Amino acid sequence: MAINDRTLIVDLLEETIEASLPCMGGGMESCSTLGRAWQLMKKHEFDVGVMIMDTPSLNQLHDIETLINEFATRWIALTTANTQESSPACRIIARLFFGYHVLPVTPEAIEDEIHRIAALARLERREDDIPDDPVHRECHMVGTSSIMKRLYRTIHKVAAVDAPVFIQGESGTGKELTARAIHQGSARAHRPFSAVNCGALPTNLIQSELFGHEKGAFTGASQRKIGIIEGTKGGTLFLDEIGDLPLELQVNLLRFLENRTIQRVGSHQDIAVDVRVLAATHVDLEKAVEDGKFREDLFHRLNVLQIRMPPLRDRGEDIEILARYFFDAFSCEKSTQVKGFTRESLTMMRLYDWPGNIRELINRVRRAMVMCEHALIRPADLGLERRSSRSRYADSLEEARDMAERSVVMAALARNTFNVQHAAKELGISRVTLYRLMEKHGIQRRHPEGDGASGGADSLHASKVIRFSGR
Ligand SMILES: Nc1ncnc2c1ncn2[C@@H]1O[C@H](COP(=O)(O)OP(=O)(O)OP(=O)(O)O)[C@@H](O)[C@H]1O
Repeated sequence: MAINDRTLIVDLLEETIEASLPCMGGGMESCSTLGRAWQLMKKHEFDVGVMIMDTPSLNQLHDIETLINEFATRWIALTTANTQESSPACRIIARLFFGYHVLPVTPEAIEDEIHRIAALARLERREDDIPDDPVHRECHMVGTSSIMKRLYRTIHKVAAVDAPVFIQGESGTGKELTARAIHQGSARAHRPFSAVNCGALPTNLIQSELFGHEKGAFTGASQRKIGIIEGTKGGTLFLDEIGDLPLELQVNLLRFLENRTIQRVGSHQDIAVDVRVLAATHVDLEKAVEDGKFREDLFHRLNVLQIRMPPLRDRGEDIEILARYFFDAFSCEKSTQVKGFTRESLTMMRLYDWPGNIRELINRVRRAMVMCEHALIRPADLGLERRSSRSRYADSLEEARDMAERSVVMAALARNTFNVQHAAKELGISRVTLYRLMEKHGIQRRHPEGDGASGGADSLHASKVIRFSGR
């Protein structure tokens, strides 16, 4: 029997484990550290995780708990007899895992357990299944990667309730689009949606912009003004860059969130306003709280539900879909002789880090369509000819070596359309060494169905054999 379910094996045991699983399908990945597990889970959605452990330290248990809580994957624990001696480990296993076995255990028993739990996960997914459409209709968002499907499901869930949502993510990742999608999917959809960039409003104006003012409240207030919050009555208010809100205004916002009333500047009359607040930031707000720049009570008020926006570099599978989507969108605006992207351009886009995320992708595609003098857009038109590797500086010699190694491996894989055998030959190393380097640097093989550039007998997934203990 083969394991085709989307399964992640995290083997925290240092010894090699014997008695291999007979066969593993394409949905299987493995790693030996929690850090690597975190990276893989950010990129792929796994139905089932198998955690192989002995006696994890308290720190490791904390990391295991965080990992399990962060993702929807259901976990099975494979432990040694020693694990039973550790009360904290037993507590975590009992509370968070869906299955538990003490090694030795037969491969068949594990396969059965994986299939049983994966079937339950599939059943649950059916309830809120997301179609494979490149543009998710309700959200007007583009992307079919598992990370985006997870985002759509989260949007769906938080849209159904009325609590504040805190959206965190780098600039240009789609925080405002997500806020709009939550509003559109909510019972407030037919009411107003207002977006305010707290960092863009001048400090002296922001109070009256948000809360409004009475006639004569200050010099120049020649008539009453209804503020943005009041004007959004019944709808959704999106406060972008909430970290830039001055401390004195944070008090007013907190009062509004607690009492659901506002006071216009120049008035002491409480006005009841029903508005749902969504907030976003690209800075670490917990750090701002620690530094005394953001009120802790307001942070907790806003942070009831959280959405973390994935950076574009973690959504490699979506880059080509997004690039083609924006290409089509701009082609409709104006006739163009350009017909699409060269294969090299698509590869370079995939290797690039995208510090400006989707906004940067939009700008590069748009500029390339104007500047391109050929039928197909080349890397130079996108300004990506020499920018494939990570563009930041190394802090140490070791890091510099690491970056150089990663870049050489990436370039060889790109030149060989991610064919590991050919890339390894070109680099003069064995395939096993190349796989090890890819794992070290978190380089994913492309999915065979994604672009037709890889797959076949040389698949990373198929080539791995995990062994379970017979001790
Ligand atoms: N998944 C997506 N599909 C299509 N377009 C997207 C997607 N995500 C973002 N965009 C587009 O990218 C641009 C930037 O998105 P948005 O303004 O929502 O990002 P942001 O995270 O709020 O940025 P900032 O932090 O700079 O305010 C917008 O033009 C938006 O329409």
